[in-house]
Amino acid sequence: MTEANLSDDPLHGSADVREYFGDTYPRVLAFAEMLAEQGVERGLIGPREVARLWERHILNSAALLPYLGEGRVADVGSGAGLPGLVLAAMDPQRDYVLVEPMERRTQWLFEAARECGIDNAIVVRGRAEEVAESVEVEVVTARAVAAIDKLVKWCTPLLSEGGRMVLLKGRSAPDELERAKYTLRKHRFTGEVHRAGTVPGVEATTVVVLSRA
Ligand SMILES: C[S@@+](CC[C@H](N)C(=O)[O-])C[C@H]1O[C@@H](n2cnc3c(N)ncnc32)[C@H](O)[C@@H]1O
Repeated sequence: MTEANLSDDPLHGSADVREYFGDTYPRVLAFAEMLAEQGVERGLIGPREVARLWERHILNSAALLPYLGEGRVADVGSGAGLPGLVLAAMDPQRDYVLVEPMERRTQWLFEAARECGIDNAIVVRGRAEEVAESVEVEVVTARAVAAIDKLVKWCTPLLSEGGRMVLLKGRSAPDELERAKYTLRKHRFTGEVHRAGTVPGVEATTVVVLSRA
C-alpha cells in the first residue's frame, strides 16, 4: 500500500478552507504539512488520518475558537498540537500554553511551533493535575484527553476565578455531562453543548463549554 499524503485530502488547498483561515492560513498550512509529513512516523497520528487531516483534525480544532472568550488559554494533553497549535496559529494576539506530559510530544510541539512561526505557543511538560503552580489561565481546552468529570478535577486548579473550559467532545457529550453532574456542581460549573460548524460541507463538531456560575 502506498502511503497517503496531504494532497489525498480533498480539502487540501480548497478555496473554502483558505477563506476560513484568512490571514492565518499560511501558519495553519505549515502546521498541517509538517504534521502530515512527520506525524505518522513520530507516533502522533495514525496513517489513515493524513488523507482526512483537514476535516478531522485541523478544522475540528479550529471550531473551538469562537467559544474561547477572553484571556490566556491552556490546551491540556495537546499531543500533536490539537487543538492548541491550530488555535495559537489562528489567534496570534494571545498566549497558548500547551500542557503535555510525554517528552517526545513536547519536543514535537516545540519544533512545530518554531518551524511554523507560531510564536505565541508556550510548551509546558507535565500532567494537568501537576502544573497548577506554573500555569494560571482563563480558559482550558482539551480534545480526546479524558472524560469531563476527570478534566474538571484536573484542570479547575489551573483556572483563574471565573475561568471556563472549552472541550471538543463526541456526540455522547450530553451523557458525559450528566455523569459529571456532581463534580460540576461541586466546582460551580454549568455546562452547555454546542454544534460548531466551520466550512461548508464539513460536519459540525460538538463543543462543550463549562462556565463558572
Ligand atoms: C489521545 S491523545 C490526544 C492528543 C490531542 N489532544 C489530540 O486530540 O490529538 C491524549 C493526550 O493527553 C495526554 N495526557 C494524558 N493524561 C494527561 C494528563 N493527566 N494531563 C495532561 N495531558 C495528559 C497524553 O500524553 C496524550 O498526548
